[in-house]
Order: sequence, then structure tokens, then C-alpha cells
Amino acid sequence: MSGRDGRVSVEDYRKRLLDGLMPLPPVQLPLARCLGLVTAEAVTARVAVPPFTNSAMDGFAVRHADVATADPASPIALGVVGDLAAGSRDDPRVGDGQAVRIMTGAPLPAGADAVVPVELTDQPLGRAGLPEIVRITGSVARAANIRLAGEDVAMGAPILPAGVRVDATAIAAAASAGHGTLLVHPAPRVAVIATGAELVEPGQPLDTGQIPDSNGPMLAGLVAEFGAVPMSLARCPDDPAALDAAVTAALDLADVVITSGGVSVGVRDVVKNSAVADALEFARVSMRPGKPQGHGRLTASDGRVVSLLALPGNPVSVFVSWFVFVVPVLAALAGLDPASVPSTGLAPVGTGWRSPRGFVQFMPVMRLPDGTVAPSHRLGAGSHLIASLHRAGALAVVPADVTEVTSGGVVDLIETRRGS
Ligand SMILES: Nc1nc2c(c(=O)[nH]1)N[C@H]1C(S)=C(S)[C@@H](COP(=O)(O)OP(=O)(O)OC[C@H]3O[C@@H](n4cnc5c(N)ncnc54)[C@H](O)[C@@H]3O)O[C@H]1N2
Ligand code: MOO
Repeated sequence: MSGRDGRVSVEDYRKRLLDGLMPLPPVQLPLARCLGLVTAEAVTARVAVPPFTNSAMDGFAVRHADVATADPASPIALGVVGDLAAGSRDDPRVGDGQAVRIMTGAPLPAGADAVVPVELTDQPLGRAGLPEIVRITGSVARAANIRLAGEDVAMGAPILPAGVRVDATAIAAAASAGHGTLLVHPAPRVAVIATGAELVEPGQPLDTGQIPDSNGPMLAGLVAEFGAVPMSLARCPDDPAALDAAVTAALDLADVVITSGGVSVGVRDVVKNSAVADALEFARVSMRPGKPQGHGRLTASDGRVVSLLALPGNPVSVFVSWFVFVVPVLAALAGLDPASVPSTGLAPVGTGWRSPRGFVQFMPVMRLPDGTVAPSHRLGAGSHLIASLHRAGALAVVPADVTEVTSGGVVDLIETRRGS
């Protein structure tokens, strides 16, 4: 199914990829397996946080009225009637003229309405026997050093909305509010197929016309960097039957299949010449690099619908296509709003460059010490410049009607570096 592919804008092509794409069916997972996944329902507190009123200090639980006038010159002596450690189930009562020794996090005993830190008593800091009498050498306000039950979050109050990525603090919130599991969308599983008769395993000697496969390892790395699950990495010669077999195998493993190469107008462009192509739509997207693209939805043997994204072969085109098309697809499957990705920004331009009219240009740029950006390679946006791409921390996005990016102006960015 080759022939003339329709010309389409970046925005319209992205819409086609996302049209009707639903999040993966949610699963209930233990908290330890939820990191990076997206909540599939709103989470409310099963228990109040804190679950009971407790002490914020190591010291003595007292009646405020008893110690209101205490100071170093006229300490107030109280009888110690109990000793509460965190986790203690004892239930002493503080009466007039009495105190209970208490540790941070222990439940406030009945009758007490303030906690005096040990520093404002005659007791030694750290390990010490329980005294019969404590002398309070300074006053504290009523309710001082007390953390009220539910003052962080009341029972039944919202903890996490649906549709947010679970990070470490979200896990802590859910745990503290009584949850051991969360209903989340699983991470999309991704299979990668690099096509091209010229490709050899990285590190192997090169015969005439051969190049190392860099797209395959890069895509597998991006899959992992973006919290999806790399399932398989296949390399496929320019043989349509081999590609069809590789895609059939990938469909059974993955929620998304990504191919690189073989989507242009060459006589051997393998993706276009395969039987799989009958289920794909090919387009020339008004962007540079990344112009030739293909996509479709295929059915795995178990009936699941799997998105296939057929990216062009040029390595920088693959990298650009990842951010512009694959990241929103993965976000939609993961349960996120695809419009919220990739992360973007603005930067002043240090060194300007030219951009082709009629195409959105994605220029790999690096940040200079003065905070401005400049192309990360002297040859600019060449789609084959893979060995220098790691120097770029972002892609500058130049609108289709702009032909010159000038030093001193500003430019939109897609941030491409993660975890730093
Ligand atoms: N007559 C035309 N020729 C080309 C056009 C066009 O419009 N008319 N478009 C060019 C553009 S733009 C791109 S992008 C490429 C896309 O072509 P394919 O998707 O068919 O990709 P291939 O031909 O298979 O490979 C292109 C290039 O990338 C290298 N490559 C491929 N796979 C890998 C890999 N896994 N690791 C490293 N490098 C890879 C490959 O050797 C080629 O150099 O078409 C242009 N041509
Ligand atoms: O669109 Mo191609 O991806 O410019 O190199």
C-alpha cells in the first residue's frame, strides 16, 4: 500500500493517533508497584491522618492550667503518673498537678491539653529512668505540641484525584490514609522493531554498507525512561514477510508496537510493502525531521487492540517522533491527558538558525552557560546526526511560518532530558 501519502499538519496527525484511544483497563496493585502509574479512580482517606491525637515532642503531657506560670526561677512540680511511648496502648489519665511522660507520636493521654518538651523540665535529654516528680521550668501555650486527629486529612477526605501519576509522595499519602493498594492503569508494554537490511548489532564489525542499529536501542531506552515497559527489541531485514512475522509476534506481547524505517518512498521500504501496511495509514507530516509517518490499530490473537506507530528510519526523526507522537499515545494509554505531554518550556535564543517554510522544525538544542539555547550540532537539524544528539537537552519547536530563528528572540522547547 504505497503511493502518494496525504500531507497533514503535526496537530492533525497527533489527533488521528489519539482518536478514540482509551486508557488500558485498570488493575488493583500493591503500593510498591504503583510508582509511575496513573490513578484510575479518586482516592479518599480510609483513616484520619493522623489517626489519633498525639504528641509532637518528647516531653510531658500536662494540664495547661497547671504550668501556665512556670519559669526557671519558679518551676512547677508535677507528679508523674505514666509513661507513653509511640505505639503504646496504655491509657493513663492526667489529673490536677499530674503529668505523663510522653514520646513524639504517642497518643495524648486523657486530661492533658498541652505537651511540655523535655528541654523545659529538670529531666535529662535522652535515655533516663521515669521520675516520680518532674519540675516544669517553662510555660507552653494551651494545645502546644499536640497534633490533632485528622488535622492533616479527615477520614473520607480526598487524597488523590483520578488521572494523576503516582510519585513517592502520593504513595506516602495513600499509605498514611489507610491504603495498601491502588486502582491504577498499568504501564503500556511496548515492542520495538528496527527495520533495515543495513543494520547490525551494535559493537559488531561493519561490512560494506552496514551501520550499527542505533534506533532500536534508543527506542528501548526511551520506553524505559518514560515509564513504559520494553517488551522486545527485534531487528528485521527489508523483507516484508519477516516484518509481518515480527509484527505478529510483537502484537501478542505489547500494547504498542513501534517500527523504525521503511516508510518513505524507496522501492524497498519494508513497512509499506508488508501485509501489515493494509491496516496502516501513511502520511507526510508537515514537520522536519520526521515527515514520513504511518500508524494503525491492529488486533492481537487474544482480541486486544494494539497501536502500531511506524516511524521513519532517520535516527533524529525517530527521536523527534518519540516526543511528538509516541509520548502522547503512551500517556493516553497510561491514563494521563495526552495534551499534558511532553513537557515544554520557553528559552532565549543564543545562536540563531534557519527553518524551512511550511514545516514545523524540531531543532535539537543545548543550553549555553548564559541560559540561552543553540543548535547542538553545527549542521543543525540533520536527521542523521545521531552521535551528537545526546548533547541536546531539548528540541526547539519552530512554527511552520517562521523561516529564521534569531539570536535574542525566544523559542518554544520540548524538554527531552529526564531525571536530571
Ligand atoms: N525521494 C525521497 N526520499 C526520501 C524522502 C522523500 O520525501 N523523498 N524522505 C526522506 C526522509 S525525510 C526520511 S525521514 C527518510 C525516511 O525513510 P524511511 O522511513 O524509509 O527510513 P529508511 O530509508 O529505512 O532509513 C532512513 C535512514 O535511517 C537509517 N536508519 C534506519 N534504521 C536505522 C536504525 N535502526 N539505526 C540507525 N540508522 C537507521 C538508514 O540507514 C537511512 O540512512 O527518507 C528520506 N528519503
Ligand atoms: O523527515 Mo526526515 O525525518 O526529515 O529526516
